[in-house]
Amino acid sequence: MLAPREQLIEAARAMAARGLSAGTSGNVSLRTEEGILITPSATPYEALTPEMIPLLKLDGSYEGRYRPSSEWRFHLDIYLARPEVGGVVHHHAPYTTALAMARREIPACHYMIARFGGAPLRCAAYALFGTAELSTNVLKALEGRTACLMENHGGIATGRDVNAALAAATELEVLAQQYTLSLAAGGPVLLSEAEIENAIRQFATAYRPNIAS
Ligand SMILES: C[C@H](O)[C@@H](O)[C@@H](O)C(=O)COP(=O)(O)O
Repeated sequence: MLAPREQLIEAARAMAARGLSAGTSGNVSLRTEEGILITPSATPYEALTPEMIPLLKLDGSYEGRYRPSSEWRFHLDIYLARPEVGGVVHHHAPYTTALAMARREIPACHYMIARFGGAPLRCAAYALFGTAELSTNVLKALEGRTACLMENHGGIATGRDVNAALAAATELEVLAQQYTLSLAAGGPVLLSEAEIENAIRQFATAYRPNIAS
């Protein structure tokens, strides 16, 4: 089992390796008993070492030599509002960001949207990066959901831990890609609310991984 700072670095590098974020775009965090470990701002993921990871306190202050991600506010606000969340991933992945640029939410186009708590996956109203206003808009878009898009920006996914958040961020990009392709194929036929509810129930009762992640 990796130490939390190593887990964070591994998740951030995996995000980049999966093509979910180019350069230093995106950020990753995880919850610990002492506070929130979050990737430092504008720092290449391959250069990260455990000592470079700041510890963000619940009052917004931080410990460490490196400044936390410019998006620390929405990471912190998500943890404060959602006690079940243990990891948050924000990315500028191509299809997620293309939909966010078009200011489109993702509707009930595939039952896998049930994995995020239901449909639609909303697109948070635009606000400047790094602001409290963006954080407010993100929390609103995340109501009842584990992921959302952000207008003219990118996507956010949450999970019980950082690996679950990374898996959700990857699934978000896949769903965004499938939805975009279906638009080009004539547009998706949307599932009903009842069909999405059934899928949520099926995931909760009849779908279990064989191997614990
Ligand atoms: C300006 C940044 O790209 C910002 O938009 C942020 O969302 C991002 O993706 C990376 O910022 P940090 O390096 O500060 O985490």
